[in-house]
Amino acid sequence: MSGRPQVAEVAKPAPRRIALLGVGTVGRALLERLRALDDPRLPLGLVANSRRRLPLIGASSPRAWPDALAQGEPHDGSGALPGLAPGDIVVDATASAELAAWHPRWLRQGLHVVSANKLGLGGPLLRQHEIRALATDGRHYGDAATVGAGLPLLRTLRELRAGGDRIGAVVGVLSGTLAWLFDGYDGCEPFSARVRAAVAQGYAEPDPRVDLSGEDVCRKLLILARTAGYPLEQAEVRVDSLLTPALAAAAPDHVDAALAELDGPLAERAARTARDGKVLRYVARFDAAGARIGLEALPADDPLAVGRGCDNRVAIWSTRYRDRPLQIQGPGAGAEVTAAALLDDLLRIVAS
Ligand SMILES: NC(=O)C1=CN([C@@H]2O[C@H](COP(=O)(O)OP(=O)(O)OC[C@H]3O[C@@H](n4cnc5c(N)ncnc54)[C@H](O)[C@@H]3O)[C@@H](O)[C@H]2O)C=CC1
Ligand SMILES: N[C@@H](CC=O)C(=O)O
Repeated sequence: MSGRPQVAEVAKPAPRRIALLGVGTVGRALLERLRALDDPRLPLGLVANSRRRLPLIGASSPRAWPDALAQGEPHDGSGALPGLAPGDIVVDATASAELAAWHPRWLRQGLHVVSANKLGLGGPLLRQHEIRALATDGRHYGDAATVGAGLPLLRTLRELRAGGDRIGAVVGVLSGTLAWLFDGYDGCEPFSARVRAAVAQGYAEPDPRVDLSGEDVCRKLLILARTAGYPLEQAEVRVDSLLTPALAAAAPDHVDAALAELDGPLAERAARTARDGKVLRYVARFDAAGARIGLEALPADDPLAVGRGCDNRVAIWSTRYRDRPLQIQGPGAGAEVTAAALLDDLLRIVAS
């Protein structure tokens, strides 16, 4: 036999398509990053908000998407996403409880999931177990954006445990919004004005009461604790909310006006704390004895008090970090860092 050896044609796998749910602060920033990167391995297949969806066949640079989405197909905001096939990737950039319940369903359908929505892993413990059990055999669940907006916290806990460490305790400032609100706060400026500014910066949750009540921190603490080997339920976490009962009960369109209720009590507390030479920080803690979250007065040079702006700062005690903790600090909220964390997860999936 002569001539060139026959080489079997290997069919190229179709590129995975991305379905982006939620085009608010984080979703828009992700679209910008995808456009800037222009990576052919990351074509958009669908963009949706709670009312409209826009199928995008093979588009990685959907410049006209905001207008096009407004004219898109009606969408019921559910996780039923026509046109996706196993291997495609759903990005949840919403805070929707309904969509979080779809995370295990998407994995069962053979889809990969990348989430900024903390209610997937930080919701009911059963759902977290389901997601972890399903995210195997080549199905991925990207969670880097859920805690610390991409700071290497979950990754570090996993690596410590994979190396045989037991996590003894974790203590941290886990809310970018609350870190930003209390950084330099001396009670002179109305706290409510600071909350409005944090919303405008894109740090706060769609309803800032989710930050002020400690609920957002609680979701992050649950994700961290479960990753660290502490299978906690929300009811096991003691959370001291900053909300007054009237603010907690306010109808959504009265929240802005009701924020002023926080001004007096927090100004008084900040002034008292400053007189003692301390600063206020909203701190989350867990160890084998339990988990709690709340506002604490810390010495100004306490390691948890030194972060600036929206910085998160987390100390981890483990078998190897027994005497002095491992500490991780950096911006813990904001469109850019969060979108970058989602993109990191997407790149990990397409590289796998
Ligand atoms: N803003 C930040 O710094 C960070 C946010 N996150 C998380 O990212 C998620 C999004 O946050 P943001 O962009 O700040 O909120 P956002 O309110 O600006 O955007 C959320 C978007 O989701 C849309 N949406 C709601 N329900 C939907 C549904 N069922 N289907 C499709 N779209 C739906 C809303 O219309 C809105 O446009 C939240 O879960 C948040 O906790 C995580 C880390 C940092
Ligand atoms: N609202 C959250 C956003 C990031 O998770 C925060 O302020 O930390």
